[in-house]
Amino acid sequence: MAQTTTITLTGAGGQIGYAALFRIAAGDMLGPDRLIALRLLEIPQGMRGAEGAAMELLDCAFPLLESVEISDDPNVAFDGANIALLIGSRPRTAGMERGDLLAANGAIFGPQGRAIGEHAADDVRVAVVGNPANTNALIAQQHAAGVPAERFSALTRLDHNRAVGLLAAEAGASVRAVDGITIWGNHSATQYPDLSHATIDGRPALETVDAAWARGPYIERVAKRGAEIIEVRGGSSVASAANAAIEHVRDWVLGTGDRRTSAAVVSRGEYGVPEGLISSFPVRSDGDGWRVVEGLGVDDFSRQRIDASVAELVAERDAVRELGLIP
Ligand SMILES: NC(=O)C1=CN([C@@H]2O[C@H](COP(=O)(O)OP(=O)(O)OC[C@H]3O[C@@H](n4cnc5c(N)ncnc54)[C@H](O)[C@@H]3O)[C@@H](O)[C@H]2O)C=CC1
Ligand SMILES: O=C([O-])CC(=O)C(=O)O
Repeated sequence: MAQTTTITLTGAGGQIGYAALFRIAAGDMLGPDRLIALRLLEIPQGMRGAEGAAMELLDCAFPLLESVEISDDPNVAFDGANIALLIGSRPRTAGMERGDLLAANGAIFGPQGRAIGEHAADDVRVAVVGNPANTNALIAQQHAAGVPAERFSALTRLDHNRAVGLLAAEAGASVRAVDGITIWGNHSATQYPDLSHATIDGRPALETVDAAWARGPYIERVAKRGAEIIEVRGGSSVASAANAAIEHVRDWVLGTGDRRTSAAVVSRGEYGVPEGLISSFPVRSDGDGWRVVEGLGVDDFSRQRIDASVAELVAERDAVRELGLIP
């Protein structure tokens, strides 16, 4: 009998939730051998959307899907969760100051973190998608008493995938040929997509593409791709974000093999990033957890870019600390 994995997904009535749920239930995230129990968390206004998605999931008759439960209570939704995908968050609206946004999200991710600490399974792993993802993950992690910090991560896989796709397009290469890209820092416009150690078909990427492009327009394009999509589509990235969340969890649970990817994980001081911050690093997973790839050379240019994004994370952490959202 295959084992059942309980997956709690928040924001299930929203766009990314809708794009992710059907692929998760089809086995794209955990493979063809694991049965899935879905727990959908929404706020009261989002319940109808989540109910509709649950009805359509039933209508798909996915063989791997054991059950779907919907709740607006985090204590119920995270009960027994092995994997928690925190997608629902409070988006920034017109006239909202940064402090207002952080406070509104603190009111979501604090209680959710606490509920995870109290009710989730012993092996729970948490991936935060909702923005500002790194700091929301930090808030949740700080409230999840008893859950090891390394079980929390935030998504920079969409940035990573964007960086791979845009490099491959520039080089006229297949995305399969690209390896060794790193996204450093925050999932924001300060992030640093780093090609210093990237390869295309095993050759240094910087021998194929122009170094001035790699350290100028490319960084801007990757870091501002979310805004570019909003401008062109008239709405923020949805399918690519859902895909990235699925790939992030799949690699975390099933392992990356030798390939590297990027994820925001709790720093243990690697590459000079202050301990405890949830910052994006080059990572691999052996299936048990993310491992930061250490020992990569960091030149002056990279150092400055990493430090600038990490400084933004420090400022966000200090702001939520001042608001009393974390100790
Ligand atoms: N990290 C990343 O790479 C990316 C992150 N995002 C972020 O993902 C988040 C979701 O995006 P969309 O699905 O497009 O937004 P959406 O607005 O379509 O859906 C969000 C859903 O979350 C629900 N929600 C709000 N507060 C909640 C709570 N406390 N508990 C449970 N559910 C709650 C809302 O009712 C809504 O149904 C946003 O914060 C967005 O900025 C989007 C793209 C990429
Ligand atoms: O930019 C946004 O609003 C959504 C997002 O996080 C992204 O697309 O990377």
